[in-house]
Amino acid sequence: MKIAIIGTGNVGSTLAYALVLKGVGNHLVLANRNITKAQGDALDLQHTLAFCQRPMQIESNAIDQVHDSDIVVVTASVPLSNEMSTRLELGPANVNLFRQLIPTLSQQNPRAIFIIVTNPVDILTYLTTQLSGFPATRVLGIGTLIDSARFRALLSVKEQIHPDDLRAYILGEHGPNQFPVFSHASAGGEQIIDNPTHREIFNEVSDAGFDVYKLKGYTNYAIAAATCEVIQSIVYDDHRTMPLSTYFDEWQGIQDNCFSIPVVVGRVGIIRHLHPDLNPREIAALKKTAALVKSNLQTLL
Ligand SMILES: NC(=O)c1ccc[n+]([C@@H]2O[C@H](COP(=O)([O-])OP(=O)(O)OC[C@H]3O[C@@H](n4cnc5c(N)ncnc54)[C@H](O)[C@@H]3O)[C@@H](O)[C@H]2O)c1
Repeated sequence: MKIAIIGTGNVGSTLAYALVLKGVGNHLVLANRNITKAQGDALDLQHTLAFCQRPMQIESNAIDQVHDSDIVVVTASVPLSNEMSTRLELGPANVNLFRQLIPTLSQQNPRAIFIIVTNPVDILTYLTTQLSGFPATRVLGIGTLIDSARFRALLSVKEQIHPDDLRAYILGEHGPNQFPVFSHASAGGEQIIDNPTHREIFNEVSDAGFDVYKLKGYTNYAIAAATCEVIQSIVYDDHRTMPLSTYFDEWQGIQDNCFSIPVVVGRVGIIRHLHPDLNPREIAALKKTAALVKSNLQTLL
């Protein structure tokens, strides 16, 4: 299984390291605008293989030379500025970048499943679906998967339960208008109720990416682990359920939009959408996030 990572900055190179350590896929291609950085990462990772259980072909290439991949992960992005306060600020420049990159990448990797990490991820997942002409089942954005993982990590500390045993989704925009689905949040069959303590934890999660960003200037470990989880579910056809950003014609009464909803992921990409029965507060939040993403799509595209 050939996996190409487009953009080997903080996120791309950490993802490559995670894939190599876990032995996910057997052919890894690193591509970057600055090819020497991709070459350096590829060489370093080849040396890492001596400590890994599975063999892997690791190479570097120019972005426009990447071809016939099974999975293409896009992390290429204009630089994050110190003054950035919302992910949308990356929108205009990254929309231009994707308009340059995606037509060639999709033409040269016609069977690939695209995984979008670059922000603003909902807008760029929508744009990639449009530019590639691929079915929406083959264009996945790492939207609120990362927020849901942070939510479970913080809830785990409060509840003293392993995060993997917590069922708790955050859906909607990967940004300030995401919302928690408390009506279906549970551990061991017991509901994690919508109370002020759990709301407080959700509020912390909404800002968590920026908290890390303020401290070290970027985020890389959790996003790389989240992306690795999606790739594993594709490579091993795991049929894992997770919230991912995806274009949809209709979901829970919302039409023609792109943000995170719960989906099942396997070898073909998105196998199906799931439809939780949301309560009135969650339905209101869903409508708000949908209107906001739609308006951002109209402004940026
Ligand atoms: N979806 C999420 O949850 C999530 C989490 C973390 C980061 N991100 C996003 O991922 C992206 C990457 O973050 P990072 O910290 O790795 O950034 P980075 O600056 O370290 O890496 C960006 C990479 O893009 C490449 N690049 C820049 N301009 C380019 C161009 N014109 N053509 C081709 N390549 C180009 C750079 O060479 C670099 O390798 C950002 O948009 C960031 O906001 C998303």
